[in-house]
Amino acid sequence: MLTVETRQAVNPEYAKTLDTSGLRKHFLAQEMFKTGEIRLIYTHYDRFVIGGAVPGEKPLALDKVEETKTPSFLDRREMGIVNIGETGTVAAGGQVYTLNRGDVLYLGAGTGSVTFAGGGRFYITSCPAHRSLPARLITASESKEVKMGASETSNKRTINQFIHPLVMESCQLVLGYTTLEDGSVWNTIPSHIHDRRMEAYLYFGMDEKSRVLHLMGEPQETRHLFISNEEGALSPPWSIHSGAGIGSYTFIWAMAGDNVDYTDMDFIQPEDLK
Ligand SMILES: O=C(O)C(=O)C[C@H](O)C(=O)CO
Ligand SMILES: [Zn+2]
Repeated sequence: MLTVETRQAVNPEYAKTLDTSGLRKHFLAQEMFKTGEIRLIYTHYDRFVIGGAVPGEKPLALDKVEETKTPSFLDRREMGIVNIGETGTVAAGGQVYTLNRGDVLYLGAGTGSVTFAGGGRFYITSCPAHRSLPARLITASESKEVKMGASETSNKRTINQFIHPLVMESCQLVLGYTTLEDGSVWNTIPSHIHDRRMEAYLYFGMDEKSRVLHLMGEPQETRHLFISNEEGALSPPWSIHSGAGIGSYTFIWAMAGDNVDYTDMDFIQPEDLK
């Protein structure tokens, strides 16, 4: 079963006026992972799609998606898949890829139908692509590891970059995940924006009762979302995206837009946030 929800782009002037339920309706991504289903959210931020595929007993095929009006979803798109569950397989372009927890699969434009199977909980990200690039399975040891932050500022963390120019070529997609060190709570502090690219977060690896306090909004008009395990946050190009966890967590960040330069960020120091 495939379901697709569309999210229109929200401008910052309107976002300022939203109450808690309005903010959650537009920017929080919930219930993406349901056994036996593929659930996608089609956003109008750079036409970025996020979602989940949880095959369980039966394989799940992703092919035609009405929203793109193309014969197959990946005809003019690329895709990044992260397995956040047990070992599973993804069959695409005549190959079968085995993904362990934390592995990432890149699929280029023109791949055709994609079939998910096994014990995986597959997080899907996709954006338009202007040319076809080869598929690549990237394990954690093949990712580029970057250490950031410090215990004194409670933001010591490891950033694993997978779909990233230093690891492999993509058209627009940039993707990886960030893990907080024990005792550190803050991700993406100092905060930043990048008007050239949108971004989406998926928080996972959290206890059921734990929450991340996710910060969003323009730097001088911040808002927050309380986020549970396996929920996501959509970050428009004008929004910061930072968070503090009540318990431990990892989050997948994925972006699309004008460039694939991970370091293209306009930083905002904590004293300048409002
Ligand atoms: O912890 C961090 O810092 C991040 O993971 C930052 C994200 O990767 C990001 O916002 C990239 O633009
Ligand atoms: Zn960012």
